[in-house]
Amino acid sequence: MSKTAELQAAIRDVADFPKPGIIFKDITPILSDGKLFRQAIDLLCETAGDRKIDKVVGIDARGFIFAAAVADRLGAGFIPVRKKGKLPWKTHQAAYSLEYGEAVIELHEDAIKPGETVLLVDDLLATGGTAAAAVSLLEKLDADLVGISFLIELTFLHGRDNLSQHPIHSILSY
Ligand SMILES: O=P(O)(O)OC[C@H]1O[C@H](OP(=O)(O)OP(=O)(O)O)[C@H](O)[C@@H]1O
Ligand SMILES: Nc1ncnc2[nH]cnc12
Repeated sequence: MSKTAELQAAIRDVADFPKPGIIFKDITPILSDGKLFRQAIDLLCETAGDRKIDKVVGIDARGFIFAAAVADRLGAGFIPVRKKGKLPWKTHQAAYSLEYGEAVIELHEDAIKPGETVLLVDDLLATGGTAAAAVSLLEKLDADLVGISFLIELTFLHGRDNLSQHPIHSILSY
């Protein structure tokens, strides 16, 4: 089996979570398997290509798991985009809708210097609402967004259309 097929086989579909009608992609079987977790990080790191990445940005909460590991591997800093009310310093905020709700995310105003190269990493692209909100925060800091990388993309929700001005990579597609 290929690396991606092994990862895909491990993902568990949970019907009607967290709301009726949603089929939730449960990544915990990947996280709990040392070989699969490393494969996922390997493949996400490859999406950076040859670019030197200054900062890897991860989105609260599942995004942190992958983004922090990618940052360590690339020798980059890690920057958290957090749900509202969790970051202690001055922040920029963005409200957004996602597949099963709405929320507000925040980024520290001084998290990234203008022109620093950034790779945005999250576990899953659904409608793209979350990632688009994160991109709007990075634009406020004049970050050089090199790419947006996801472990999973739900292509039938067309989230890419919300992010079309940046290179998008996904490892597994549904
Ligand atoms: O493309 P979208 O429709 O915006 O959905 C994708 C987002 O939804 C999930 O986050 P969630 O808000 O459930 O947070 P969690 O990581 O804390 O579970 C997932 O981790 C993405 O960030
Ligand atoms: N279907 C889904 N499964 C897991 N995480 C998600 N985030 C948004 N939609 C999701």
